Amino acid sequence: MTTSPAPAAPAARPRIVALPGDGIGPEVVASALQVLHAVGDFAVVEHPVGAAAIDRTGQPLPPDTLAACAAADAVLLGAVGTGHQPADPEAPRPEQGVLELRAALGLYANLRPVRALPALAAASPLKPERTKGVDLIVVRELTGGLYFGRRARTADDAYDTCTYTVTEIERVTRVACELASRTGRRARVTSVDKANVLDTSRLWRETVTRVVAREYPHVALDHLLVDTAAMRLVTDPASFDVVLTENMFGDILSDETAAITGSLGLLPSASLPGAPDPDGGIRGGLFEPVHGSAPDIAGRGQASPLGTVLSVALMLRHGLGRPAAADAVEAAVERALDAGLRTPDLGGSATTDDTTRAVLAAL
Ligand SMILES: NC(=O)C1=CN([C@@H]2O[C@H](COP(=O)(O)OP(=O)(O)OC[C@H]3O[C@@H](n4cnc5c(N)ncnc54)[C@H](O)[C@@H]3O)[C@@H](O)[C@H]2O)C=CC1
Ligand SMILES: CC(C)CC(=O)C(=O)O
Ligand SMILES: [Mg+2]
Repeated sequence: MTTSPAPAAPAARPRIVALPGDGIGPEVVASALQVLHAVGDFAVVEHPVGAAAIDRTGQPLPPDTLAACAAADAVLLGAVGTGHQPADPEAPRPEQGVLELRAALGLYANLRPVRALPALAAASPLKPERTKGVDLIVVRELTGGLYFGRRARTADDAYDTCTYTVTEIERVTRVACELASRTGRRARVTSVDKANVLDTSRLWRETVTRVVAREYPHVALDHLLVDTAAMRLVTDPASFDVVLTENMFGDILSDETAAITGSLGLLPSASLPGAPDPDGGIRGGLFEPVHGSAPDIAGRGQASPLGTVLSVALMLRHGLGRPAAADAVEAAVERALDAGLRTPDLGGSATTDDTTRAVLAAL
């Protein structure tokens, strides 16, 4: 007796955990989820993190939230934080939730792409001839350094320690070199440190130099001290291809790149457990805008959701292996901006909802 082959099982819907968080987080995540649902079929569940989670459970990263994130195909985060420090220094802080999540999921590679769009040349405080053609990516080490070192405080003193191991530096260097080697990039890595002062930076510089020389000899490597890098990012941003740096320097320098694009509200990020799959395969990861919870504009419907929408594009490309959908979302954002869409941070009056509608219409 012959049997006919069983019908192919329908492709499972990717499971996305959304963590709206605090401040403008819920506003920008709601917008970005509409865009996500417009490009595919996804099973999305929401969980609390940050101050919202402290209010409900007493913890910034409740065990249920962490378990859901660990089991998901990808995680979309808004932002956490109230903008003020709790009076009790022992009280849980919302930001711990994001730091613990990054560490628990092993997301050591934080990719922060920065592209100067022609339509927004006038929105940047930099001269158009300086921002023209800028297409760089900051690769920030995300689970080491000062944010994770031993720390303590008393009433009159406090310390934080910065530690890096060779292994931590090697693996993030490989991510930067893999990205720099991809089609469309310029095979140039600029490693940023403070090697004239810090031992961790001297170890960083030696290790990066060795990995590039041994494993990526085609990559042009240069080193900049972080103070010079901060200056060069606004005086000659087009000279950068891939910027590789440690956790805190990457946090600070990537906010500075907002001056290139015109607004912090536009910048997306991907936090991955390794280099993006070169064949566009599934990687999982955490995707979030570069900005924080912006308490100064929260609840007014004024926040730009574009950094989160573009983080959804990174999630589609790097997390879920859907590059065509990622391209479609990025093209829709560009078309909406080309057509004149401007939120208040870009000098306009479009609301968060107007922006969502404009992107959906441009898809
Ligand atoms: N990954 C995360 O969850 C992060 C959380 N934070 C937290 O966010 C809170 C506020 O920090 P801030 O220093 O004020 O930084 P922030 O990034 O929240 O805001 C800085 C400035 O940019 C503006 N801005 C930010 N995102 C915007 C958007 N989408 N559209 C329009 N304007 C936008 C804000 O209105 C503000 O004027 C703090 O509690 C901080 O710890 C900060 C950075 C990252
Ligand atoms: C946990 C965050 C407050 C740190 C930050 O500013 C960032 O990751 O960009
Ligand atoms: Mg930051």
